[in-house]
Amino acid sequence: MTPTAKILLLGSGELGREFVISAKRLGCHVIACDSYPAAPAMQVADEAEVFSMLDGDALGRVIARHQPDFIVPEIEAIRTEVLADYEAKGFTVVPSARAAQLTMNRDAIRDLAARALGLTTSPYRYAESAEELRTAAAAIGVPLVVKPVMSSSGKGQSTVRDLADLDAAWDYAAAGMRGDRVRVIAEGFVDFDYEITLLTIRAQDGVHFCAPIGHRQERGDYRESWQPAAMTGAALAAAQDMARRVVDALGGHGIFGVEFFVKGDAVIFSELSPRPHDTGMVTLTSQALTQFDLHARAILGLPIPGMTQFGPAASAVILADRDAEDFSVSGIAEALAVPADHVDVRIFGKPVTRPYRRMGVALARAADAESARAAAINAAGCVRIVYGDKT
Ligand SMILES: Nc1ncnc2c1ncn2[C@@H]1O[C@H](COP(=O)(O)OP(=O)(O)OP(=O)(O)O)[C@@H](O)[C@H]1O
Ligand SMILES: NCC(=O)N[C@@H]1O[C@H](COP(=O)([O-])[O-])[C@@H](O)[C@H]1O
Ligand SMILES: [Mg+2]
Repeated sequence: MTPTAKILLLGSGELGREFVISAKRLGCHVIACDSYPAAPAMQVADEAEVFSMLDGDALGRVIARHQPDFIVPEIEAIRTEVLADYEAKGFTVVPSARAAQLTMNRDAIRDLAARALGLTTSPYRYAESAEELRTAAAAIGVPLVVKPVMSSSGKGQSTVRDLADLDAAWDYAAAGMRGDRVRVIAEGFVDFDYEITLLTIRAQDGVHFCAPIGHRQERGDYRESWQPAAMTGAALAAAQDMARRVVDALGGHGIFGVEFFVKGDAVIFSELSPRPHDTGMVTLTSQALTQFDLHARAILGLPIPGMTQFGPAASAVILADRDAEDFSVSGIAEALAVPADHVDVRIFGKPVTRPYRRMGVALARAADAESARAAAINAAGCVRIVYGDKT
């Protein structure tokens, strides 16, 4: 069969795995790439390529060899200049090479949102040394959130409550940085009531929104998410307006996870992913079309019908706690027996564990968001990573 489209997926984690399943259901051929073999998405894709996507030569060779219809980034750490080169040669980068470039660098997307578009953000400064960080902290005050400009999932991120801890925050950020830019953003701590991800789809027929997703983070990484998040009409309208402006500025077709902090009716833009979002894994149970289905449809130029949301739903992560290659997963039966309207799990199949590595997610639907959250957490707690002797 001639495939609907040939997709080169750059990054093969849990989000890529679900995207591959959605794309393959629509007849696509997917080549899954990552820096290590047997990554989650590779296990379900047609072909796999193992190389560092920060290696521009290797990335260019893979694109040239496969001649994909769509290049779909799944992670941020990619040599994005190469994506821009190939876009200029006529290849389609999802949603656009510019979006990949801007969102890979927190400073670039923050400058676009705060300066070019005038969106409300936390106060912020950039620093390229411990000394510059002290100057930034003096200007903003504490508490202060320090993050490498190139990082994700909370890597290198810390909250400074006492100026005496600034040097430690610099060292932690420097150690957690990826890419080649030694630079941090120092953000004023936002004392928010709650935070949300607004999944925003930019498709050929315009911009669509999923119901807002509430989430809770620890160590800068998500632990549980639920949909719909309870919000006032005014706050939701403000978030949708900001999300529309930022995705229109980035261009292209696909799903974006736009993150906001909310305090009362005040909505503060945080950042966004031009791709499915980890907190959006709740859509695996909450919506008729998951965020992965919607990404695939938007990319392929297919219709995006009215979004059907099934009602209160939640996700809770299953984390490892140490480095191991020899491990198994138990407790799935107990997890699936947790009482709720619907309970499910996704085990990602990552070949090795690391402290705090996300290995799976539990999903639940219930009568209200609190019950769905409780059921998802209960189910996630039933799933255990059992470490073998060799670890
Ligand atoms: N200025 C801030 N004030 C208060 N909390 C913050 C601030 N910045 C970040 N956080 C908290 O840390 C979390 C992670 O921050 P952020 O989204 O910027 O990091 P990330 O590494 O890009 O994470 P991910 O890749 O998972 O989206 C936020 O969701 C929020 O809970
Ligand atoms: N917040 C971004 C995010 O959740 N990204 C997801 O995590 C994977 C990396 O996981 P790993 O670090 O366990 O390999 C990525 O490939 C993506 O699926
Ligand atoms: Mg984030």
